[in-house]
Amino acid sequence: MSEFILEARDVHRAFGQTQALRGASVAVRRGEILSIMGPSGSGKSTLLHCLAGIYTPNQGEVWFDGTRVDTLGETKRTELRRDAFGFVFQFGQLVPELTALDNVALPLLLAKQPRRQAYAQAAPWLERLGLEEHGDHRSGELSGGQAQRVALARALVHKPRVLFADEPTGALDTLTGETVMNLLVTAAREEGTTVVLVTHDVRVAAYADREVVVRDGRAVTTPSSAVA
Ligand SMILES: Nc1ncnc2c1ncn2[C@@H]1O[C@H](COP(=O)(O)OP(=O)(O)OP(=O)(O)O)[C@@H](O)[C@H]1O
Repeated sequence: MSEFILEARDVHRAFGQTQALRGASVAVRRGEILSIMGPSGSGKSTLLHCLAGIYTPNQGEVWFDGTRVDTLGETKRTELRRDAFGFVFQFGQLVPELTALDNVALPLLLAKQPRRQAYAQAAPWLERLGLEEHGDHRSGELSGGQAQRVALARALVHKPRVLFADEPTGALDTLTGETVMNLLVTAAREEGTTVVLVTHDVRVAAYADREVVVRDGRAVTTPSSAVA
């Protein structure tokens, strides 16, 4: 079994005339928390989306746990994302009409789990993230930090192998952001979840085990943490 759970190999991706990635390679170890840093527009989010099988590269390869992802059909990639990956984005992207608990249970319901079982699995996550009093609040009524904690619970409820987080604290004040990052890191460590975290905030990146910097569409691993 490879030491790496996820790899991008020489990935290129363009949007029209814009070359977002120009040969980015990155290898993520099992169970590690990896931050992807770099200037605005350097290609961080595009790299995350390619690793997660959301975008397909124009050139290069993406591998997840021995499976080549970029050549899978849309249906298989959708299944992979649903079953093996969790996502947290800058703005929680919760369904505002649903309660916090409904939002957390949603991935399980979409995966056709029986209702009772889905809710029984979702409820402890609210407790774990300090949201037990907010379970029946509509997500549109929550504060930014509370909503982001619900988004985190929703991303982790189906026990994903990899959690992808794109600027998960970008819309939060520093203190709230720290709370969310502490919860994210604690839960990921407890669950053994690998985390790929895009951020331009060094305080957020400091939660990671290792850092990759993206510049002009290429990924550079810092020498101190070079991938063997
Ligand atoms: N869906 C898209 N359509 C068109 N251009 C895109 C798209 N996504 C990204 N780009 C372009 O690709 C380049 C890389 O964007 P990307 O979002 O990956 O950078 P980033 O490093 O995550 O930036 P930021 O830190 O500002 O979020 C940018 O020039 C951006 O405008």
